[in-house]
Amino acid sequence: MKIAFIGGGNMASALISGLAGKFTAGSNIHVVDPNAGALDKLHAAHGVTTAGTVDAAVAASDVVVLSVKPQQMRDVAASLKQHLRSDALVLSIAAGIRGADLARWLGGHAAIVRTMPNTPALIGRGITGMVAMQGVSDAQKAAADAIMKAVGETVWLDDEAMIDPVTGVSGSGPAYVFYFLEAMQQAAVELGLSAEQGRELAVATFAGAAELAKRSDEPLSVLRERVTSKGGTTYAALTSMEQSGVKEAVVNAVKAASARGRELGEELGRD
Ligand SMILES: NC(=O)C1=CN([C@@H]2O[C@H](COP(=O)(O)OP(=O)(O)OC[C@H]3O[C@@H](n4cnc5c(N)ncnc54)[C@H](O)[C@@H]3O)[C@@H](O)[C@H]2O)C=CC1
Ligand SMILES: O=C(O)[C@@H]1CCC=N1
Repeated sequence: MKIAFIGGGNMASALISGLAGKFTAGSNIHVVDPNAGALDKLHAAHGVTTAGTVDAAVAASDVVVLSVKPQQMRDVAASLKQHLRSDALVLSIAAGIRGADLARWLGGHAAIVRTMPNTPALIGRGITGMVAMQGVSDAQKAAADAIMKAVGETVWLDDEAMIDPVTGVSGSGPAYVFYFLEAMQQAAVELGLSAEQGRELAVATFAGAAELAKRSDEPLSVLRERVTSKGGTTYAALTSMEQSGVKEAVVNAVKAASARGRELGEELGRD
């Protein structure tokens, strides 16, 4: 399977790192990006072929992954249109951009799967929300699933509108985790531990707790309660969080990301 990426930035690099040499040879992956430095790095790391603009290698690809910023998608689609094989599967990873708009910009191309991956794909631990537009064959759907499963888990959605909530939870989610880790590290330092110790303790705690939750069937609240002795230290921390409105702030933040995804689609889809 020949896969072309249009856009070789952060998210594309994470996907390529997970795919090259595992799902397919690096030489089966072609990356188009005007940024020569980014292309050199990807070529050196994974042996992918590269180009500064859409070329014959894109036209020869079975799958074309659109991995530019949402704001660049319309122009990129216009430049891609005449090179795209009619039976090629287009995978969009862009936040917001609606399948119908993309299909129109691509001159009525039918086989489009919208996806929302996340950066832990870099280490094969991503999770991708996916929705197939009408016109995607079962074989293409299976190919899209296999590509994203090569870098983690996949969750298929029936309703395209649900890709915005997925963006809010898991697409943007790694940033919330890093933000929380930064806060835990800061607290560790303020309490006298070193920055390295704070990072090690916070990261191991997050990873361990997340893995515990993943392996457990119990409600998250039960896992939380098991750490929380009456009148103890965790209770003091959670009471402080409740008083500061941490849960509400997190819920609002995820909703803000989801709303921004919907808004981007509306904004950028307008003619
Ligand atoms: N970074 C993340 O965690 C996630 C990003 N996404 C989506 O992935 C897409 C890319 O985001 P990032 O990788 O973070 O951005 P980025 O800015 O790192 O990468 C975009 C790349 O596109 C290139 N580019 C610009 N114009 C181009 C053109 N005409 N043809 C080819 N390449 C061109 C840029 O040089 C850059 O390397 C966005 O649509 C975003 O919504 C989705 C899920 C997670
Ligand atoms: O911040 C963004 O818009 C992209 C989409 C999900 C993660 N990063």
